[in-house]
Amino acid sequence: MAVYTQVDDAELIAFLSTYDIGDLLSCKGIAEGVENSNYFLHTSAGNFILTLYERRVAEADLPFFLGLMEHLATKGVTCPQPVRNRAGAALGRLAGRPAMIATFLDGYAVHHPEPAHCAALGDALARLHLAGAGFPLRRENALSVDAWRGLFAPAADRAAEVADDLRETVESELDLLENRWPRDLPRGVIHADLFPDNVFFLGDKISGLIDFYFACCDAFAYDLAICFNAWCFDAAHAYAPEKGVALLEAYARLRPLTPAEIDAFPLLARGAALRFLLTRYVDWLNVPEGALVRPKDPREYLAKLRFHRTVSDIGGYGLAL
Ligand SMILES: Nc1ncnc2c1ncn2[C@@H]1O[C@H](COP(=O)(O)OP(=O)(O)OP(=O)(O)O)[C@@H](O)[C@H]1O
Ligand SMILES: N[C@@H](CCO)C(=O)O
Repeated sequence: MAVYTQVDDAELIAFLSTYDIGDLLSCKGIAEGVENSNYFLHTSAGNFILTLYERRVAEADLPFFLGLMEHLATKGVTCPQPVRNRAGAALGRLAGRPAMIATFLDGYAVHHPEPAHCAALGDALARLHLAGAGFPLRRENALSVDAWRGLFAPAADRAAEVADDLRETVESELDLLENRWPRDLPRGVIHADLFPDNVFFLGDKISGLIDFYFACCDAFAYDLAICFNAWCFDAAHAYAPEKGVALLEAYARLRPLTPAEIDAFPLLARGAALRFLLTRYVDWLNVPEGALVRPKDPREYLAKLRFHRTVSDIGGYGLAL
């Protein structure tokens, strides 16, 4: 459960009294997520999500995230909408943290996606990339290749606690990726964390996307590679070609990939695997005392990274785009 910050009842009621969303009926910590503290709020006006932003979210970036959710909704992408208080502000402060109330989305996350779910995701991701055009704010990707060495260095000495070859693997990947990372691929606003837990389904259709707190301006194909890693492997972390094909074909139907994106894809998939391996590894070593959170397993992404190291071109994924 991700609840790092506990909210006092009296403080919450005072906070809610600045909004027009009725009286508090219940407030419960949500048993999912690892980044922020999330509460399910039930008021006399309906259901809402209360988020308290934690360590990895910089307060200065919040206008980008909140503005993006509002922009995407105007372009037909269903995502949570910030609720404004009577003074017109979407951002407030609660229990010493920046805080926001958002609309509640119906739907459920599919934890073991089938190829049809991957195809639905490919379509939704391409729509998201196209819908980001015209969003005026900018945010660079703070967790891209230039940040990875600095994430690993302070924690490198403990790598053997996770896997014997972790240190050597990460260090050789850093050398390769820093050298060869493509910098001129088509780019725009990307989600950057569109894992199955951030995509809601109703039946076989996507009902909404959540958790825009890593969104930034970066290569579209890198976002696709993040999804590829998160959606197209089986429970034993083995690549499932039918899922990869479903995802990429559905994406390319709406936004065809350029030859440079196709060439770069295996390298992007390696980088995307390393990025989540590193944040998971760092989080694994540093669970804050008293936090209700179950850190995610870095070894899952080490297995995916090992697989990508064996692939030299997109044909290695069973793809012919
Ligand atoms: N707008 C919403 N409508 C319905 N449920 C939501 C909404 N926002 C969040 N949730 C619920 O809260 C959970 C945690 O939210 P979220 O994924 O944003 O947290 P996080 O800590 O940032 O997670 P992550 O580990 O994916 O970064 C979600 O899995 C979902 O169950
Ligand atoms: N989606 C991330 C956690 C949230 O950033 C992961 O699975 O490592």
